[in-house]
Parts: sequence; structure tokens; C-alpha cells
Amino acid sequence: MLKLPEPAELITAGDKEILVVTNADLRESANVPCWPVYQSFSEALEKELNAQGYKMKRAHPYHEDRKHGFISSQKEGSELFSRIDPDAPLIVLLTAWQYSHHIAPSLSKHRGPILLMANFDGTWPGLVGMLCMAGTLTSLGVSYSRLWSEKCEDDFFKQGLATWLKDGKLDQDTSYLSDVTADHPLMKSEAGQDGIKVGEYILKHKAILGLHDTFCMGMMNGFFPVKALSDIGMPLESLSQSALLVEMEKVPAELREACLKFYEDRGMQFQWGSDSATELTREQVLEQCAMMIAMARIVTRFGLTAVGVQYQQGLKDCCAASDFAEGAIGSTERFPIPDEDGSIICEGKPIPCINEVDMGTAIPQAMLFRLLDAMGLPSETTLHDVRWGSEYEGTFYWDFEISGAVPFEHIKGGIAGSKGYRQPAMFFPKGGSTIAGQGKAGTFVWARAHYEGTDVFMHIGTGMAHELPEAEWTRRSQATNAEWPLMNATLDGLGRDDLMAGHQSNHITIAYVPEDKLAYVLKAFVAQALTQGIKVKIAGTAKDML
Ligand SMILES: C[C@H](O)[C@@H](O)[C@@H](O)C(=O)CO
Repeated sequence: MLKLPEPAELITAGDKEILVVTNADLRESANVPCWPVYQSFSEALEKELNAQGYKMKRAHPYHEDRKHGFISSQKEGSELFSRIDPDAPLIVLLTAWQYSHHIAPSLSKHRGPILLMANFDGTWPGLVGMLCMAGTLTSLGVSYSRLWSEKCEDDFFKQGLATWLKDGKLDQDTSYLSDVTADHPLMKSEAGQDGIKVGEYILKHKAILGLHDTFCMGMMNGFFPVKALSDIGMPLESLSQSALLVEMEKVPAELREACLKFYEDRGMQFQWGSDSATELTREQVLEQCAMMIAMARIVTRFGLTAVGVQYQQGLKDCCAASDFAEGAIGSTERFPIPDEDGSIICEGKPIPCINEVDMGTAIPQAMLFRLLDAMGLPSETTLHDVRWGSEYEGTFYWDFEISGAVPFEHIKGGIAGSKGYRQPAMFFPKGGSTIAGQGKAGTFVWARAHYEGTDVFMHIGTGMAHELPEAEWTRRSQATNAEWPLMNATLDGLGRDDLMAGHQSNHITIAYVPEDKLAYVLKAFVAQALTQGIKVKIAGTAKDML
């Protein structure tokens, strides 16, 4: 006799009714403060749905005891979706950072139309969350539509919503992306030939990606199939955060102190306090110094090209945040880290650091490092969150803001221009310093890899970082997370709505490249990617440089 729980009553949508679900963080300390922004945006969306003759039906309630109404675990998401009519039209409204794995496996079985809807607002990483979910569903092969708006009052949004309501589908314009294939004439150019050599080098010698745990913050889009990584010559060395803790324990107190002194002597502006629950303390940064030293030792031990720490879940309750260690290890100007035999590890070179162990950035970061280093060019790389953006004097500037640290070389003024703030307690109970500051001006190559099946795709483009006037930079920094580094950027030949329409991730990879070398590096990088078997899409006007 088969015994399964009785099926619960289905949550259905009536005629002209749309179900709405909202997903967020696993950390309740983040969900509570994010709820008011959801509420006001959800009211604005409801108003427009009503204006278009539809009703909004929330598929799950506000939890009085938890002080928010977000889905906050995979367990909760799966249970909820077991009760949702699989054919109902569904809006996934995202206004805060969200763990895609809470609901993506359920969305992949949903048959009705799905609209991912983000508030284009910097207060919390809501649009960051939507882009993560979009990338995740693309990788899972799920059909969905996406839309975004600042206040649900603009025509672009209203028309997009009307189309989705009528057709159950909204195709955004992604014509800023063009395919580049291995028969492109660039492959025969000098730059192309250089790129082919670097690609072949990686295929032959491998670029090993050492990641301490995986699946950071539910980013299913950041966890690639092992075959995909192996096919492009960039296999995974799967490490454990517990091994990192063991390695950190071995770092003596004097070495931690010497490391911190190195940065203080060079003018890093740590914002010290005394209450470690909310302020930055020396103990927290000394722990981060031990983490960087441990990471570097693991790099040599395993022959890694790049290293990353999942950090957030698990380690956040054991030690200070990884950010200072991550930004500092990825810098060329770095405390000389002795291996246990006394030799200095990777002297004079950055060690590519893969924040949030996101394989979609590990691929372009490790590739760009190898290419730029081989060309004798600055080779520091980072990812940023696609956090927000707005116009200043008639031009739209992105706010690219990673949640903690970039290499010092990416900050105006380097080490002396960087401020170390305590990571916000709502995300990071054990504190730890960030490396914050204004992103320095300059041209760059940007990229993002994602997977479809076991194929690796990469979007590649060029752009320019701008040092906006201090008051404008401060406005943007304070409207987001002032503790984190903020770069203002324009992307060549594509605007806000292009990237929002076609980007497959919450993250974007950046490597500064001198302007007179930009076209050469771009061509070489595209050739390198094609050689490694990656399917390339070039973005905006970067294609004119090929
Ligand atoms: C602390 C936050 O959760 C951030 O870590 C989050 O917005 C991200 O970085 C997403 O990439």
C-alpha cells in the first residue's frame, strides 16, 4: 500500500488574474530590512496590472513572525510550487538579492508563462537577483520573459507588460549580441594568432580553477557542468572551506601582523571601531590576512590558476568575511606571501580571485589573466555585480559594485585610495574589511560566460570606466552599499536596456586594458575563447574592432 501525503489544494489564477511569487535571501537578517522596498514596488506593479484589466494574486502570505513575505529557502519554494497550478501565469517579482535555487528547479517544471520582474533600484540588489535568475533559467533551458522598471510608470514597462499579458511571452531585443565563429578573419591576424596560442596553451596545460565549496548564494548559473569546464581546458579543483580554515590556523600571529602592516604602511584607510558586532576591528582584518596567506599557499599546492571562496554560507559563521583577502590576493601590489619553505608565492603577479566561486566569471578571469600576463600587460581582474545605474548629464552610467572588494589596482589611488569598512552585519556576522573606493577611469574588456547544456558561451565587449565628480559618485555609493567598491561604466555600443535584456548573470567580469591595446587584446581574447571551444557573442560596437 503506497503512502504519500494527501495533495494540498492548488493555488490557481482565475480569469484575468496573475499569480505573484517573490524570492529572496536565505539569511533572514537580510530579508527583514528588504521587505519594505518589495511592498512599495509590488503596489506599483499591482496598480499597473489593475490599469491593464488584471488582478494580482499573491501566491504566498506575509509571515508575521518572520517580518517579511519572501520565500527564503529551497524547502519553502518547493513546497509552495507543489501547490501552484503549473499552468497559471506567473510573475516572479524580485526586489532583493535572491537565491535562485529556492525556486528555479520548480520554475523549470512550470508550464504557464513566467515573467521575471525586477525593480530598477539600487537600494537592495533586486535587479542583481533578477539577472541571476535569468541566467539560471537560461542554463536550465527554461523559457521565461524578463522585464524591469524604476517605478512601473514608464512606457517601456507598460508596453512590455501588456505584451506579456496578451501573448504570455515578451521577447526583449538582444540584437546587441552578434555571433563570432572560428572562420572569422580575425583568427588570421597577429592578435588572433596570439590568442590562439594562449588558448592552445590552456588546453594543453590546463587552467585549474580551485574553488572552496560551490553554489554560492544559490547561484545555479555560477555552477557549470564538469564536462563544460573540462572541454575548455579549465577543470575544477574542488576544495573545501574547512581545509581553508585548517590552513588559516597554521598562519602565525607575526605573519598576520606583518601583512596588515604592509597595507597600513601604504595608506589603506581602515575605518576602525571597537564593537566587533557592528564595527571593524584589527582582529577581523588579521583573520582576513591569514585567509589570504592560506589561499595563496593552497594555490601553489594545487597548481591553481585561480582561487575562490564560497564564503557566505557556512564560513560566514566561522570567521571574518573573505573580501579583504580576495581583493588583496588579486592585486599585483601584494604583501609578499611566503610559502612554508620561505619562497614568495606568485611574486609580482595577481592571483585571479573568483569571488562567490562563480564559474561564469572564473572562466573569463583566468583566461584574461593568462592572456594579459603573457602580453606583459596589467593582469588584475575582477567581477562586479550589475548593481544599478542612472543618467548623469545626459549619459547613462552603470553602477558596477561588487559586494566587498576589488584588486587595489582597480581603485583610484590604489592601496592609499582604498577604504576598509566593516562588512554589513545583516550579511556578515563576523565582520571583516572591504576594499572600497571609486573605480579608476580607463578602458576595459568585459565578459561573462554561461552554459547551455554542456556548451560554454561567452559574451564579450569593451567599455570605459569614468571617475564621476565626487558628489555624484557619493550619491550612487550611498544609494547602494557605501561599504563596497563602486565603478561607474559605459559599455561600448549598448545601453541599459540592452544589457538588462540579454545578460545572463548578476555578475560582469572586468579587466582594464590600456586604450591603445584595447582592439588587439579584444581580438586575441576572442580568438583564445574560440580556440578553447567557447561560443562567442560579441556585444555592441566591440564587433567593429574585430
Ligand atoms: C551581500 C549580498 O548578498 C551580495 O553578496 C549579493 O548581492 C551579491 O553579491 C550577488 O552577486
